[in-house]
Amino acid sequence: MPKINRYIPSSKTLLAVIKKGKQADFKIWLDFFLTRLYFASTNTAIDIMSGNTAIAGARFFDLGRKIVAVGRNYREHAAELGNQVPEKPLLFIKPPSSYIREGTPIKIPKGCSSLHHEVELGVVIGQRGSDIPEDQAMNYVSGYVLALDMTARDFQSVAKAKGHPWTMAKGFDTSCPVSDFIPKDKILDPHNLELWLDVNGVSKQRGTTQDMIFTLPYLISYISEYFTLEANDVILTGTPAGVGPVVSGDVIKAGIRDIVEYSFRVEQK
Ligand SMILES: O=C(O)/C=C/C(=O)CC(=O)C(=O)O
Repeated sequence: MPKINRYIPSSKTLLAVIKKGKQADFKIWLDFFLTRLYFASTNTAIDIMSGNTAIAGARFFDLGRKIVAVGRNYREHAAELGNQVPEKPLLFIKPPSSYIREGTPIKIPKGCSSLHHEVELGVVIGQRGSDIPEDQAMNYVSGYVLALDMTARDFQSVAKAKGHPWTMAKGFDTSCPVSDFIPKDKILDPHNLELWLDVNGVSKQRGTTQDMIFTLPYLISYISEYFTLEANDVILTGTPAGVGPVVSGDVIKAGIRDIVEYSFRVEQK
């Protein structure tokens, strides 16, 4: 096993560090210790590439530098919003600052009067790559995540009418609620998963990843021609039909059947 290229002080050094009050060094050690503890508890591997330590996925929401999202990747969803099916993947970027995890509410952004839920399968990238051939694309995946692509639909409609970007509609704080990391080996066929979403106990979205227009290998390969994909980046693969509005006080519950589920409360910012 390659050497972990990171500062690991001995317990003697640690005591000396604490004594001398070198808090910065202590923080490095503590960070390492907590990371190890985290991995031990989630059974997730530490992935070591090119002499650098890179954590294989479990902390993608802290470490990832971009979220590349795919729009209109399900025919029925494209149709429900009156859109044509795209010939090439329709891409947009959400910032990592949009991530939230269970326990933190989704905040309706200021001025938004139509916040929509969109449930999606997210793909977590495990290693850096550009111009990735389609037949090697799945080697770049470390795992998956259940994600919501919360969308300020009214902002988006105005942006579409004016030919403006979707950044405000898609990238605001709390617009990307995510589940825990799901290691790759827990999902044998990512193209045969049932995605579901309820609002206040009422079924809203039911779909299967079998209906994706562009498959994961195609998306990874296509995206990597334009954006270098890096470890812990996430690709959101589009939402099935049934998107709709939520208001303050609503509770969104969503899942990938048999694998994961979570819930988020919606609040006005
Ligand atoms: O074209 C529209 O009006 C809206 C498209 C979306 O928001 C698409 C998605 O984000 C998606 O399909 O997942």
